[in-house]
Amino acid sequence: MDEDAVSPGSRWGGQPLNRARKQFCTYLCGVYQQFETHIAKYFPELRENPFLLACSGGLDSVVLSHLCASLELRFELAHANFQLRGKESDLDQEFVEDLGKNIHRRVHVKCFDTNAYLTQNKLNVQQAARDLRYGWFRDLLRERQLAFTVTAHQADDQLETFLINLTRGSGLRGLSGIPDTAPGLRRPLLAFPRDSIRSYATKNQIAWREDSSNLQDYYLRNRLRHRVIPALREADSRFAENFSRSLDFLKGSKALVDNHIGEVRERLFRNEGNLVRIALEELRALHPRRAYLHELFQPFGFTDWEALERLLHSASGREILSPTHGLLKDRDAFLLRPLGEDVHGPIMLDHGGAGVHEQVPLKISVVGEMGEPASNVLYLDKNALNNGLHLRRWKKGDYFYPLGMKGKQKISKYFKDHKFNRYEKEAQWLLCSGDEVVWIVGRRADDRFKVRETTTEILKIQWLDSQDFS
Ligand SMILES: Nc1ncnc2c1ncn2[C@@H]1O[C@H](COP(=O)(O)OP(=O)(O)OP(=O)(O)O)[C@@H](O)[C@H]1O
Repeated sequence: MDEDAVSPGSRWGGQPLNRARKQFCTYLCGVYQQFETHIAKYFPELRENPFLLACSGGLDSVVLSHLCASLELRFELAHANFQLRGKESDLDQEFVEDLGKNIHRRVHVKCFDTNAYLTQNKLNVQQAARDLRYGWFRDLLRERQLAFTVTAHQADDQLETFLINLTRGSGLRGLSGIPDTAPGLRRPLLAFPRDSIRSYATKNQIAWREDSSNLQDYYLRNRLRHRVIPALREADSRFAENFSRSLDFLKGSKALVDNHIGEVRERLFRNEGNLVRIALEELRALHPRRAYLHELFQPFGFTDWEALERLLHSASGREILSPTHGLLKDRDAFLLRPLGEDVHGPIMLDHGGAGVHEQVPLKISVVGEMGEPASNVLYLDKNALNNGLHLRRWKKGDYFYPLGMKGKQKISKYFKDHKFNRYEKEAQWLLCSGDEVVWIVGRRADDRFKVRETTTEILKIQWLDSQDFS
């Protein structure tokens, strides 16, 4: 009997899986046996937890689905229909739905308007499809209470990805391979070459969907797969083995770099609310500088190293953007912040003494007397409020009556006097009542609402995350 062959139809042909499995076990060996050992040794968590298997309908993910089903692992299938290849895309979806029925697994399907998404976000097709499917997988993990997403990347994907990155220009990160484990993600097929997966499928009469675009040399991946990799294999019969050894070395080096960079980041990056402050003096002292900048800022989506180096020496107030983050040059520091997460308010607050607010770390309570002063706490005269309380960000024209001073002051003047940079101004919460500013949160109170001798009810407002004002 052929190593990987099982009697056709016997495993999935309508009989109960456990009987099919017994029959199958008589033919154990080859890819199946290696996979079983591999899971037991490196991915025991896939035996212990239900997971989501990302299935495109292609060879690798179909074989992975069969292998996991025959090991009786608990999983559900997810298929993303990107609607990029007309009828072909719909046939892929139908194929995965049928596969689910055959192996008795639930199938989740979602159709995406990929073209609209990529235009909106200025992405290429691959990036857009990746974003969309991984976002959806994360939602599914939460909804279905599944522990991991499992994808069917295999050994040849490693080599192709390495060569793509080499061709396009890349550092250690892009050249040290696809990790088989990441938070919420497992790639248990990564050690298996495509040939062995294909021959397993053929011998077991497992059908899969061939993506017609895989045959065209329009994509770099396909050109490398069809022309470059065969030439490398021909140049040295031990190429595959040697490449795998190189990858191990590179992975080791990357782990070393990651450890070191983790320590540097710990030392240089200081969290301030949703901002990170990075002292320029320490950043400038790092050598080789570009390598450090690359390692420190690449995880935040920055790729233009020349612009980053220029920013080190540019005027305060200059900013560069990555797809996910902004980096602002302040006088003696870089400020890093995520894009697009900012809430501008107004956030209405219940000032009847309602406890901790849902959206912001703010606690409001009615108290008998004032406590120790602290920057994150405000005591105010409840009856001085003419309206309810809300939080909002600063806008041009705002003014307040600084506590202890006569007369009003523009908040922009307060910012200027206290050397606020643009990120700090934009992140500053104001506690307001109607049109009146009650508190520049964590900074300065307004005189009109202070507790006086005549005050009968004191409201205590506490910003719980005192680190925000450190
Ligand atoms: N449309 C999709 N729906 C669900 N998962 C997908 C989809 N496309 C890709 N994946 C997952 O991502 C992995 C890697 O993607 P890649 O584009 O290399 O796959 P593929 O060549 O289309 O299919 P396969 O890897 O199954 O042969 C797949 O093995 C699969 O686990």
